[in-house]
Amino acid sequence: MLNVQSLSKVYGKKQILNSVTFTAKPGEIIGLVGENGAGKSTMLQILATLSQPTSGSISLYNEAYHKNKKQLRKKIGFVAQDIALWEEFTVKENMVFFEKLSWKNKSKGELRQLCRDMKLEKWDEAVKTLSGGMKRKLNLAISLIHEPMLLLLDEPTVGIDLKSRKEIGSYLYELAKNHGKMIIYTSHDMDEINSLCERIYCIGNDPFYHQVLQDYGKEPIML
Ligand SMILES: Nc1ncnc2c1ncn2[C@@H]1O[C@H](COP(=O)(O)OP(=O)(O)OP(=O)(O)O)[C@@H](O)[C@H]1O
Repeated sequence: MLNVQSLSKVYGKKQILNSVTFTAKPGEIIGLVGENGAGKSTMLQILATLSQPTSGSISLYNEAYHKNKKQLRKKIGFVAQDIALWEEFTVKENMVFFEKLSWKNKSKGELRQLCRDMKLEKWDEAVKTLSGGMKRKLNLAISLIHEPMLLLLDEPTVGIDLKSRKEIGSYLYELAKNHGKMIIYTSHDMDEINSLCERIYCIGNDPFYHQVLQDYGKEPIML
């Protein structure tokens, strides 16, 4: 269970998140939408323990964020908007490198299967030769190596082709439903977010998104 209570973030004089409260349960996929600059990435960075909230509290499975970040990080997977890979290394070398940094031992076969699950078949090819979408798939595969309970995905499918998006969507759905993962997902693609997420939160109290969510038959939850 993820419990976010009265979370606020201020940059200088600018209030980005204003007393945000929500919970997520195992098996849930939550969508985060909002206009550019609304604070979606800021929220995910805080949930990933990479940024400090100005006020408020967060706990994951009853562990408070301010107490033991190191332990908490083992339970969290984060795919940031920016791709972070070793360009000169092959897909395999990247997977092996990040496996060494993770807290789980994985065989090469398991690492390769993770790439296959993300529809990435370029095991022995250098990352610099991959397309943007393929690099995103590799980023996603890396985020899953340590089997996180909470998966935070910041626009993870930008540039990924439609067929792979659907397949990755099904894979994430299965991770949530059959393995009890909590997934928080940001995207500007409403169709994608609508098909994947049972609950959609909108950051920033923008009437446009209120209407969009209603048009999609979703209860507008404004954070
Ligand atoms: N380190 C920082 N210092 C100051 N302001 C920041 C910092 N990081 C983000 N911001 C500001 O916080 C606001 C929210 O940014 P954020 O990246 O969270 O928005 P977003 O909803 O993810 O946008 P997008 O849809 O464009 O990705 C923006 O106004 C941004 O300029």
